[in-house]
Amino acid sequence: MTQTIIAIAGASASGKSLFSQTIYNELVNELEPGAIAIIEEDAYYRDQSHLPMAHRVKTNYDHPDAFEHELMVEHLRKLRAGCAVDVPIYDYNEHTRATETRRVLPAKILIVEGILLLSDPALRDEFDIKVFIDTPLDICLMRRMQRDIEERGRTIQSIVEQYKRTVRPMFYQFIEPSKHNADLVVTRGGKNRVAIDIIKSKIKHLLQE
Ligand SMILES: Nc1ncnc2c1ncn2[C@@H]1O[C@H](COP(=O)(O)OP(=O)(O)O)[C@@H](O)[C@H]1O
Ligand SMILES: Nc1ccn([C@@H]2O[C@H](COP(=O)(O)O)[C@@H](O)[C@H]2O)c(=O)n1
Repeated sequence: MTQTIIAIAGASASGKSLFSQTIYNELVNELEPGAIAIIEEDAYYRDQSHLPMAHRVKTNYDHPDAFEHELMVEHLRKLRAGCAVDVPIYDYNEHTRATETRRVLPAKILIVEGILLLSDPALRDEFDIKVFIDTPLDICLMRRMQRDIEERGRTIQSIVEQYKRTVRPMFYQFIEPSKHNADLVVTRGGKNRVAIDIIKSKIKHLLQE
């Protein structure tokens, strides 16, 4: 059953995925099989398959209401109780969930990463260790532009419009204030070697207890 849930929060393109994935990749072969798993908050964006594309592109994806956090809490509790869960798979190009899901087994250490993990009190209560990746917003924007064009099928115009309309204002309303709920604040994003090693050591220590 899952014993420790580590939340990695921070702005979009701050380096949450890189940080989480680096820890996971560097530990997965060292630990006993199935000891560590990752779940993304983005997987819990609400299904919008019933809406036309013209509606989907207008959704505010940086507001807490865009996520089905209730389902995420339910899944985290099931994992703690030792049950497997079927996590949705999100399609950023289609702005909705794919029809397939991903089965996640109850690993002892679960890393979860996402923009609004520390802003929702119900979700926050589920985490044992809370980390906030604190990368300057202009750097996040540059990285997001590159990533969204290469990986999420976006144009420069759509990225700039969305950034002004929702990404930046929601960051100041919800994400930035949630930093104060973190146990650890990590500067410089996904390549902060010292921070990665500290979390890795903590995980190894927890698994030896
Ligand atoms: N410290 C860093 N230096 C250079 N590039 C980085 C750094 N951290 C993240 N990136 C890159 O920036 C992009 C966004 O990072 P990602 O980890 O996906 O952000 P998030 O999960 O917070 O949205 C990715 O292409 C990633 O490889
Ligand atoms: N259909 C969607 C859904 C989400 N987004 C953006 O994704 C960001 C969160 O994901 P990160 O990997 O960047 O943390 C969030 O800022 C949403 O604006 C989107 O553009 N389209």
